[in-house]
Amino acid sequence: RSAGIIGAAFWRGQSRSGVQEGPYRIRSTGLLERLKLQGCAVKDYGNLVFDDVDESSVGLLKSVAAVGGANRRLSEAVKAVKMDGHTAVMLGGDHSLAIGSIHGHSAAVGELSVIWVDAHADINTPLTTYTGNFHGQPMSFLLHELHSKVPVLPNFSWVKPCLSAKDLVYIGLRDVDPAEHYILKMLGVKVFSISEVDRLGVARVMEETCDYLTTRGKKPVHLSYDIDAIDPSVTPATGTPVVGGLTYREGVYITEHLSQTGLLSAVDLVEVNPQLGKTEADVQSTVNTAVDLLLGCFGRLREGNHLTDYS
Ligand SMILES: N/C(=N\O)NCCC[NH3+]
Ligand SMILES: [Mn+2]
Ligand SMILES: [Mn+2]
Ligand SMILES: [Mn+2]
Repeated sequence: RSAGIIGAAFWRGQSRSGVQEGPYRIRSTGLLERLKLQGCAVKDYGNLVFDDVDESSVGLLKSVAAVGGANRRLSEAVKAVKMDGHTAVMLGGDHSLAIGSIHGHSAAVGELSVIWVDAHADINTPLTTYTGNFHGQPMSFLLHELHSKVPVLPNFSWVKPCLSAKDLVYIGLRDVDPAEHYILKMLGVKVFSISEVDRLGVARVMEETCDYLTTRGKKPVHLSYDIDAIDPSVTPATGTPVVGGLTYREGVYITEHLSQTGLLSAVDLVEVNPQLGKTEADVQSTVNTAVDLLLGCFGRLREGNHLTDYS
């Protein structure tokens, strides 16, 4: 295994500053060192920084040009990581960054599957959003089936839809807008809400997710992990916490399961906002969980690990 790490210090897909510190905090907690310790080759591509941005809005839509421009840069960066042969790791930053991450991944590998682990569906269109925040809209820019529902926007003309609804699975949904729910039903998107996690258990959810996505042939998997999928008692330092989330154990199980499929080709870890923890312990619990989720993506097992050769 080899990981190519990209930080994306971007917060303008939503309105709470601080999430741009996510990459720095995840790095300083030792992610790269711990990946190496578990036998993963690591290449660090640094952090993308977005300072001089155009904050102007288009109607309700906030910082449109900034979001489009940031994601264009991220798309190029993720494509380069994939062309170098690594599993891409994108450290957010807010979830609008999935536009660039998934777009760049697809530019490198072509057709792919997406597993979106999140309390939210993030599938509003620019016309159904009622907040104007782009971190609630990324999926609408990526899906072929929604292309006609997305208006022309400044700095977004580079985005080409690259995902089919049948190649998308959601896990952990528990805060879905009516318009999003309508879209999910209309497109027949596979959803394992928190109710299904309760009903089936996380092991069965992962079996069904992998069966569903590999029925028509195995494609590279893009795991887009919003830290707010996990229960806020574990990961409180995030912008839109929703009670009744995944346990730490369920969250890590998801990554352990996907790691052993050998199909994991890119991972996003987004919405960690160190400024939103009430205490330093809150921040540390959030960041430590983010790191453990990423280590699980690269082979860490709770039973323990040992390297094949103690050379
Ligand atoms: N964390 C969020 N998405 O994952 N917030 C935006 C969606 C709220 N409806
Ligand atoms: Mn999200
Ligand atoms: Mn979310
Ligand atoms: Mn077009």
